[in-house]
Amino acid sequence: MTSMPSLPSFPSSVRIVEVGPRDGLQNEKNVVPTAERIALINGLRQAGLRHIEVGSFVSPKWVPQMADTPQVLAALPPMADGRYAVLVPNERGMDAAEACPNIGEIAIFAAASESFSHKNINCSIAESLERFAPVVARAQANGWAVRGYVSCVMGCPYEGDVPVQRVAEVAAALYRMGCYEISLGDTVGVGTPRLAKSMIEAVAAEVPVTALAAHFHDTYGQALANLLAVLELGVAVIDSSVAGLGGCPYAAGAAGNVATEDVVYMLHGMGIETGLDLMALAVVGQRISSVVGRSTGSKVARAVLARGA
Ligand SMILES: CC(C)(COP(=O)([O-])OP(=O)([O-])OC[C@H]1O[C@@H](n2cnc3c(N)ncnc32)[C@H](O)[C@@H]1OP(=O)([O-])[O-])[C@@H](O)C(=O)NCCC(=O)NCCSC(=O)C[C@@](C)(O)CC(=O)[O-]
Repeated sequence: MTSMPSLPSFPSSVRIVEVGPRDGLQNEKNVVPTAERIALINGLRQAGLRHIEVGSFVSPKWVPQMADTPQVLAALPPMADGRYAVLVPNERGMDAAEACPNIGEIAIFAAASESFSHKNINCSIAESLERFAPVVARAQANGWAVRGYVSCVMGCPYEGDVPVQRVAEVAAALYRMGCYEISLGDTVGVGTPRLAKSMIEAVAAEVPVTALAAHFHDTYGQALANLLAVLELGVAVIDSSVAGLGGCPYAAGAAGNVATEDVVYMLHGMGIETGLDLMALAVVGQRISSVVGRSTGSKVARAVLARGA
């Protein structure tokens, strides 16, 4: 008699980290007006999001789209039951962040590929880790949570394949440095489910799986499949962008993050809680898509808006 394979188990709830206002808008050709970025964040909050990446303190010469992050933070209502997060690459960025209100979390961002590290932050992986150490110490002194990103976890736009062991090493270094959570970025969206699983297994040997987040871009349409694969391994934090906004300025051709609406539809359909209002998200996504001059990148949003329910 053949036995049936056991059914995978999934988390009962997932925390969504909304990265559209940062990861999404940093890649728009035209700088989105500050008032629209603020309206986007407020709309996301009203749709239930409690963990929103709102901007970055990087060089305005490199990423002009994020230059108004101080004005955005100053205009946001405090979020007592959640937090706004910003990217901070170095102490110069930390100086600017410390002058702003409303920050609950910073994210430092490294890569598993040397070439990408140079293109993105103009230094080697080892140098980036040295630069992050004082940034983490200052954030902790401020009482801010610190999240760590690893880019290129399933492939690099300049080097191609990236060994999963390399991803695990960089993730472990960020975790040891004091990051409470490591977000694993498939920056160019090239991964497929088996690779996603082996990448998570390699990282989980160094960092508890409960401290891992999946940050998958959808360039090749694989993001939902990859998310399903890593949910099976116990990953319960997903980064996504409303309307699938975004890309990476240093990864040509990279599409946006997986759309928040698509993730929420899949999770709710599987009985996994998110605390988010799908229709409200779709409306927010439609508005920001019209601001950036294109239609939403979320198939789910298109469907629910067409159905009007
Ligand atoms: C990292 C730096 C700043 C190094 O930039 P650099 O040019 O190497 O820095 P530097 O120390 O040589 O300084 C040069 C000039 O930049 C200024 N500067 C130096 N630092 C800052 C700062 N923080 N804010 C504002 N200005 C800064 C500094 O003051 C100086 O000004 P000058 O004297 O020439 O007038 C630069 O390379 C940069 O801004 N890169 C952009 C990084 C970025 O935002 N990338 C996109 C986000 S990462 C991502 O999207 C991936 C992720 C996280 O989503 C995960 C995934 O999907 O994989």
